[in-house]
Amino acid sequence: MSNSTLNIIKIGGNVIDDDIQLETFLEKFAAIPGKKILVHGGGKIATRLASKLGLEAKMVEGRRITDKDMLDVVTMVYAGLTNKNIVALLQKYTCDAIGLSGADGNVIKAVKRPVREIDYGYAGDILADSVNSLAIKKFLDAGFTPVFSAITHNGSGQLLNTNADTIASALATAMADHYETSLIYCFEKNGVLLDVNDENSVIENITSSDFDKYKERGIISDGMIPKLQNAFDAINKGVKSVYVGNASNLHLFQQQKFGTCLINK
Ligand SMILES: Nc1ncnc2c1ncn2[C@@H]1O[C@H](COP(=O)(O)OP(=O)(O)O)[C@@H](O)[C@H]1O
Ligand SMILES: CC(=O)N[C@@H](CCC(=O)OP(=O)(O)O)C(=O)O
Repeated sequence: MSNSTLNIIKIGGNVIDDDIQLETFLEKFAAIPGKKILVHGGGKIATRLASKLGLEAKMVEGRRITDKDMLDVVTMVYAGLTNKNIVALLQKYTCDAIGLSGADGNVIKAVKRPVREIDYGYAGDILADSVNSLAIKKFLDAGFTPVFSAITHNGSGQLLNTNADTIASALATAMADHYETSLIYCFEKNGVLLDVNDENSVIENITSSDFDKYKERGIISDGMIPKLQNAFDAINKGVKSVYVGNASNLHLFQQQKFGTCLINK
C-alpha cells in the first residue's frame, strides 16, 4: 500500500436536487486537498423526469425497479445531466474532475440482480473484485478527480442501474488496497439521528450492534438502513474510517468533527 490517503465522498439525492445546496457542497468538496473521488446518484431527479415521460417509479427496499424504459431515463439523468453538471461545477472551482460511469475505462462491472421474489430488472449488484482499482489509480495519479455516477455495466454491453451508496462502498473497499481510504456519506441531515426530526440528536459513534438495536426500535429506517449496511461493509473490509453527516459541514470532516463515525467492533 502507498502511504497516501484517499477520500471517497458520496453525495445524497436531496442535496443534488437543490441547486444552491449542491453548489455550496461542491465548492467545499473542491477545496479538500489531496486525492479524492465523488460518487452521486440523483434518484429524485430521475423519478421526476420519469413521471414527465409517463413512467411510474417503483422502489423496493431502497432499490429502483429498472425496466428498459427506466434504464434509459436513469442513464440519461445519472451518467448524463447530473454527472456533467457536477463535473462542470467542479471545474468552476478549479477541481479537475472527470465524469465516469462504470463502463468508462471498465472501472466497475456489475451483474444483473438475480430474480428471486422481486424482479428488479436492469439493477446491478457489484460482486467482489469487480472494481478496476488500477485504472482508477491511473486517473488519480494523473491528477484527475473521478466523479462516478450510479451507472455500471456487465462487460457484455449491458448498462445497469446501481445504488450509489453501494458504488461508494465498493470503490472504497477496492481502493483501500492502494491508499489509506476514508469514506464519507454526505446528505441533508447532521448524521445518524436518534430522532429523525431533531438535528441535535446526532449519534456520534455507532457500532454494528448499535445499528441492529436502533433498526429494531425503528430509530433507523428507510434509506438509512441500506446506507449503513453499505457503510459497515466498507469498514469491515479495510476502509480506514467511515462517516455519515451533513453535506454543508463537509469542511469539518478533516477536523474529525463530522456527523456520525462508524466503529469497527
Ligand atoms: N436515524 C436516522 N437518521 C437520519 N436519517 C434517517 C434515520 N432514519 C431514517 N432516515 C432517513 O434516511 C434518509 C437518507 O437515506 P436516502 O434518502 O436513501 O439517502 P440519500 O438519497 O441521501 O443517499 C434521510 O433523509 C432520512 O429521512
Ligand atoms: C438500483 C437503484 O436503486 N439505483 C439508484 C441509483 C441512484 C441513487 O442511488 O441515488 P441517490 O443517492 O440519490 O438515492 C436509483 O435509481 O435510485
